[in-house]
Amino acid sequence: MRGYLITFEGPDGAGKTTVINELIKQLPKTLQERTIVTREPGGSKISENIRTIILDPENKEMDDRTEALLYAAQRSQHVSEVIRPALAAGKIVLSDRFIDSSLAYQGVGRDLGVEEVKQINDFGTGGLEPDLTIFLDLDPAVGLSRIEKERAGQEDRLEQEKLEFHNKVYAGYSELLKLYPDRIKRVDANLPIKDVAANSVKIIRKQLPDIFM
Ligand SMILES: Nc1ncnc2c1ncn2[C@@H]1O[C@H](COP(=O)(O)OP(=O)(O)OP(=O)(O)O)[C@@H](O)[C@H]1O
Ligand SMILES: Cc1cn([C@H]2C[C@H](O)[C@@H](COP(=O)(O)O)O2)c(=O)[nH]c1=O
Repeated sequence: MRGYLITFEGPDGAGKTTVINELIKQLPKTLQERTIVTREPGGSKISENIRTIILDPENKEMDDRTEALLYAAQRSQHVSEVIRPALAAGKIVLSDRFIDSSLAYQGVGRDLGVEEVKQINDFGTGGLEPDLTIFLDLDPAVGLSRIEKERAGQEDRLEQEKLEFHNKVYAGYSELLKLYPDRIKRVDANLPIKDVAANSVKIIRKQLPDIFM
């Protein structure tokens, strides 16, 4: 039985974490048992340590290239320690963010270039690509207001960036949707959580029918 990597992407506050938790409840029991949930930045001890450094609001002087390399480094460790072994064991890996976050946030948001950022990530991951990516589509201003409502004053370094940066990231995701139309599928994240999750399950069924056999 082969494993599958399904990633969830979108602006900050689009609902990735909430939707993954809801979506699992909507999967058949046998699939729930085969599924693991992980996240980026993070997913392993070393990667979570790198996450703390990247997101610390005190680290204001972090250079954009350092930021891109730290995201690539945490991903390299996450892939080798968690994702590849799970895929080899036939698991369905649901990752809350993966490489497309780097392409959108660092490649476009930080102006480092999508191809350049892809190259450093491919070095780190051995070129591992998701089987499917669900893009939770939401106006970045709405996502940021959801976060503010949830934990005002506790935003991380990236969430503290200006709306202009988040709008650039959104434009980056729009580019990626055009670049990878077969892999990245859009879901309206304005809908109630149950519907966002149900629509995501529908896409998984359509794109990866073998999982449900
Ligand atoms: N469809 C939705 N409608 C209304 N509120 C939502 C919806 N989805 C998530 N939320 C709320 O928005 C907030 C952010 O949700 P969540 O943490 O799941 O987003 P995220 O995309 O994982 O955020 P981040 O990018 O910071 O990791 C939470 O308070 C959550 O309850
Ligand atoms: C993986 C990854 C993430 N980011 C950004 C996106 C968010 O603002 C933060 C943390 O993510 P979370 O969803 O709030 O847990 O990091 C990024 O810029 N580049 C990446 O590769």
